[in-house]
Amino acid sequence: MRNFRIAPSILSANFAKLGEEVRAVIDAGADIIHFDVMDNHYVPNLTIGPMVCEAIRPITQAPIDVHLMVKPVDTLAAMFAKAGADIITFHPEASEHIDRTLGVIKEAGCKAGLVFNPATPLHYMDYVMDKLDMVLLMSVNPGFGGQKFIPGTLDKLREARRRIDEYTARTGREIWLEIDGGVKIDNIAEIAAAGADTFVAGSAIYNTPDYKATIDAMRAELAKVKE
Ligand SMILES: O=C(CO)[C@@H](O)[C@H](O)COP(=O)(O)O
Repeated sequence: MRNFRIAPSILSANFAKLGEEVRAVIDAGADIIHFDVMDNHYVPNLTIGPMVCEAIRPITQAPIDVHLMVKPVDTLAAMFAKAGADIITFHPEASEHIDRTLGVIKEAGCKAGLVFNPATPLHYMDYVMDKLDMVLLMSVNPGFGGQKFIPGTLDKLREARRRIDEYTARTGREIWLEIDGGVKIDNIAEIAAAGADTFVAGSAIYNTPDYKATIDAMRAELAKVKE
């Protein structure tokens, strides 16, 4: 039985009270804080940097999962490691040297992962599996919260799950498979059945009045999933 983890994306939080918003989702039962970094270059939006990560670090012991939507990657990856990130993921197309960037993250003591946009092929993971702790599949094009889940991602998830399970059976090493974009109470079970174990949800959690009720409802859906 897979462990399922819920990772609220603070992109949809109220930035005027970010610390409270981080505490609120953890108190409501979330496992991970998902931290979206956009640079208005790799993606057409601009969000938050390492100083904000450093500011929220003392608020929670939950892992901070930094999703870098930036180009270039290496300098910011090192800065986020210093700012207290636990997991740092980046897009392979945004790095000139994927293996080197993974090394920068791991040497800084963080878990590392690759992010695949809806049209990015999975082969980027082929020769770096030993350095991956997480694979993140985008189920929307990156840049904005509140978009609709792209259904073709389900087949891609099944393929990513197959590759990861084959790797884990061979090596004993676990790699988390995260999904991000358009995850809601009414589709989370189908997404889990396709292979995801870690679920980023921004608007589905932060745009509701009762975070605990939403997270509980997601967990109830996940409990129905047969593997
Ligand atoms: O990285 C991104 C968008 O680029 C995501 O993390 C979104 O923030 C998810 O938002 P919802 O689709 O859950 O509202």
